[in-house]
Amino acid sequence: MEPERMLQILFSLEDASVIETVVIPSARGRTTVCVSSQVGCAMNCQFCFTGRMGLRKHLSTAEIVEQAVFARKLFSDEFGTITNVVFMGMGEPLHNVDNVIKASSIMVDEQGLQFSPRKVTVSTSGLVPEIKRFLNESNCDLAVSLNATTDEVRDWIMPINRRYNLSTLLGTLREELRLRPKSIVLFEYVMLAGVNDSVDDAKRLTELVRGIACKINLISFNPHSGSQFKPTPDEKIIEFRNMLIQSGLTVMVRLSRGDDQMAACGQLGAAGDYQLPLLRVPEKFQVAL
Ligand SMILES: C[S@@+](CC[C@H](N)C(=O)[O-])C[C@H]1O[C@@H](n2cnc3c(N)ncnc32)[C@H](O)[C@@H]1O
Ligand code: SF4
Repeated sequence: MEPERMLQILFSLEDASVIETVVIPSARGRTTVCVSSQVGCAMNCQFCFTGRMGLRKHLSTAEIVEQAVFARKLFSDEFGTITNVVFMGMGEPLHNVDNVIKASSIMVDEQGLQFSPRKVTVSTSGLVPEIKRFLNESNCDLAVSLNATTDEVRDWIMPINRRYNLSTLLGTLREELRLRPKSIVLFEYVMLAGVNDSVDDAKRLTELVRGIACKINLISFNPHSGSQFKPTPDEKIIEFRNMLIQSGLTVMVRLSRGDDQMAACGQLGAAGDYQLPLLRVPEKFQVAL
């Protein structure tokens, strides 16, 4: 029997902070555990609930690995084995790069959790020096959250772009992957209505990733109280996907799951007393009241 919805595990750490791990069953016999790498996150992406919290702390290697170990113990009997690990829970994994590289190598080690390196994916918002380090030191897969096709929009919705802009990020990936012909990067692209989902965005996205061995994952935006964005309607996501496919890209679509229980991507965490600021909306996206 397969559960119909994702399962959320809350871990209480020694200092009483709480992290969240999500187990995501799928119809094709794949069960993915989504692990956290930090309590909160410093990156302040404007669409992400965890980003509203600010960074509370980095998780240790053991605290990261334990999430996968526990999920395996808890769910294997009932729902079949955990097949995949994604570092897509709370936090920016490459901001905690030492512990994340160690944790991912334990996950794929023969003496460790014995996952295939192709089944362990570390997702980043785009910390360029750490991306280079990860690609050099880890044999696990890399995902990059792109989420915009112009620096104007990415500077706003993902402030890390002010340090490493689209050209630097994509130029680095193009160079690094050229040295590793077997590697493929997964680009995640959260569809935000009226912000990054136009026909021009689809055309620009095709150009931006040209020459990079990649797959694109279009993600339906999970709304939450800390955000001013709206999800792109499903029909429009499909049109966007079709445009990308027509230009020769490999595209997957992840429609929303678990958003009603605040357990989906970008909905993890608790805002607390202190929150990072919302940033200035670029002029062309400002709506007159
Ligand atoms: C929560 S992040 C964690 C990993 C890493 N910090 C990153 O940004 O790639 C995992 C994915 O969730 C996406 N995400 C964040 N907030 C979201 C939301 N409200 N709805 C859907 N996806 C969201 C991000 O763009 C990213 O691709
Ligand atoms: S999307 Fe990733 S990097 Fe951005 S705030 Fe959320 S967890 Fe941090």
